[in-house]
Amino acid sequence: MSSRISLSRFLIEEQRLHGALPPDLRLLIETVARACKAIAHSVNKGALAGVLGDAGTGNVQGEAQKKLDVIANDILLEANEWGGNLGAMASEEMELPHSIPEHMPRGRYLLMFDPLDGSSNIDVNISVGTIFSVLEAPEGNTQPTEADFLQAGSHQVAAGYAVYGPQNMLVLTFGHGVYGFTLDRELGSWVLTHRNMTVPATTGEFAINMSNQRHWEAPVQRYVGELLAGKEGPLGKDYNMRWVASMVAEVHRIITRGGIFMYPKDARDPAKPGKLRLMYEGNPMAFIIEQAGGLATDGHRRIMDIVPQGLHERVAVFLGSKEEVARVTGYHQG
Ligand SMILES: O=P(O)(O)OC[C@H]1O[C@](O)(COP(=O)(O)O)[C@@H](O)[C@@H]1O
Ligand SMILES: [Mg+2]
Ligand SMILES: [Mg+2]
Repeated sequence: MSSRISLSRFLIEEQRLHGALPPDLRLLIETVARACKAIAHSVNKGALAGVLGDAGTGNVQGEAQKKLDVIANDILLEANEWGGNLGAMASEEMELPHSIPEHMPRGRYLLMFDPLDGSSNIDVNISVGTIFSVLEAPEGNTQPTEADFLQAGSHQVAAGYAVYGPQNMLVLTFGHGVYGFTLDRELGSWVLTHRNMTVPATTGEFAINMSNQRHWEAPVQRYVGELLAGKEGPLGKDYNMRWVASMVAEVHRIITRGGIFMYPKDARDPAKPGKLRLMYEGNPMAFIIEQAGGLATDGHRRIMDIVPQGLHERVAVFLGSKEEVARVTGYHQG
């Protein structure tokens, strides 16, 4: 038992090893991790707690909210409001940033989250998760505005996701590798179980929603066509396909055994550059995947180099094993 490393101990050791993890960031991560534990508890209870089904409301993106989208959002807001390390939070479920009220302690960080990712899967008992990203407000401003959030992903000081599945796991990066923690449900603590998680450079597995094939652009048609051609095609090997429709579950699979995940821009709504949101889906996952040795692009650029124009901006996503992401990105260059 004593050789077990809890999240708290890991964070203190990180702080000592890499001065880059300041105490207020450590406390912020502990607060987010506590919130994820509470969300895991609600997700795991399911019908027993009456949390399945639709909330009967919509979010800023025009998507129907599940009860658990709202519950997870509230848990994250409430936990972090009192944490004392934040200036503001932004969420998939809220149009505008949520500032920390004046009477509460404030800090210099900005927290963005997708409180429940893959929420269409919740009622059918398939893995869902929480994704988060942490930025520092410019000049440590503790009364930040929406404009202060609009920083490229390369400025992230931390990112992570929790996946609520057969095991509840928390995966984190601060820019010094990727670490995975498993929730010990009896003890109620996150325990370090995966050190230096890495994405293999090559893969035989891809993930894309094939039902959108007729809407894809030519480079994606070409690439997926080659994957499907298998051994007889130009890539000379067979590929397997997976599509969970929970980005957290796909990224977790990729970080565990490799693969490429794609949610490209398509012709369904030409005004949108993709389905996934840059600030609380694309950027944190790109940071994690890069730290694990993989690549993440929008087909043209490194995702983390994109300077956002809006809080809920969308982005095309190609991420995972280096060789495959480089190949499909190359096909976009002509
Ligand atoms: O249903 P589709 O079009 O395949 O989209 C699935 C994608 O949408 C998402 O569910 C979007 O996330 P939310 O559930 O947070 O809106 C991703 O997790 C997933 O990769
Ligand atoms: Mg999501
Ligand atoms: Mg969501």
